[in-house]
Amino acid sequence: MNIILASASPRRKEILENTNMKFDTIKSEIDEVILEHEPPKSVVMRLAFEKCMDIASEYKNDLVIGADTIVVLDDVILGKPKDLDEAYEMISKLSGKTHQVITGISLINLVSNKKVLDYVVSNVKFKKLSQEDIKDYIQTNESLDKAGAYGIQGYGALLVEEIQGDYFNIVGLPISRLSDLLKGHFGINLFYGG
Ligand SMILES: Cc1cn([C@H]2C[C@H](O)[C@@H](COP(=O)(O)OP(=O)(O)OP(=O)(O)O)O2)c(=O)[nH]c1=O
Repeated sequence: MNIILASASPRRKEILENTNMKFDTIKSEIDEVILEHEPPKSVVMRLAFEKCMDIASEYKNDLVIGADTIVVLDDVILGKPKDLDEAYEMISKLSGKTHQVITGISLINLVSNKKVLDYVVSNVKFKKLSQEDIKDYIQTNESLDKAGAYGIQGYGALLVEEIQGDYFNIVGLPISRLSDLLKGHFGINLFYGG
């Protein structure tokens, strides 16, 4: 069974490449729409599932992995900022507070009709940031393709006071949970490259 990561995210690819598993990457073209009043956990699992199904419906024999990451501050979902002004606004809101980073994961193999959905939550506390700190961060240009307008794997690390939970979940792929799901549902052991 071939394995496909249904993602255009270079971070997700890199995290999975750190294991021995052989896989291909194919980008899903779904529209990532967030419905009004939809609970955050439902959002990430639904979007991960939609990305996964988009690819699985063409590659029915393969095992497809999809993921979706959002940032949640006081029950409000922050996706990717549309421009640098919105990025500035998002980082200002996150300053001095704790937010959740939630990643949904979906695993689908249509031939065996197996569909697995799960999510992982990490807590991230930001330092109290000055306007200058936020400006300095925005000019690094790493905000735009990231939920919550920051990347903890880059300069975003300098904004963080404390994290609770899986670091890799924040970067976009909770590899430890994914390993459990692959083993439990598909008999794939990442220690041995599948
Ligand atoms: C909070 C945070 C998010 N992110 C990224 C992870 C995700 O790539 C992105 C959230 O967008 P997603 O829509 O989850 O993923 P994507 O559009 O990058 O890739 P694809 O849908 O093709 O799989 O934010 C970081 O890289 N670092 C961080 O610290």
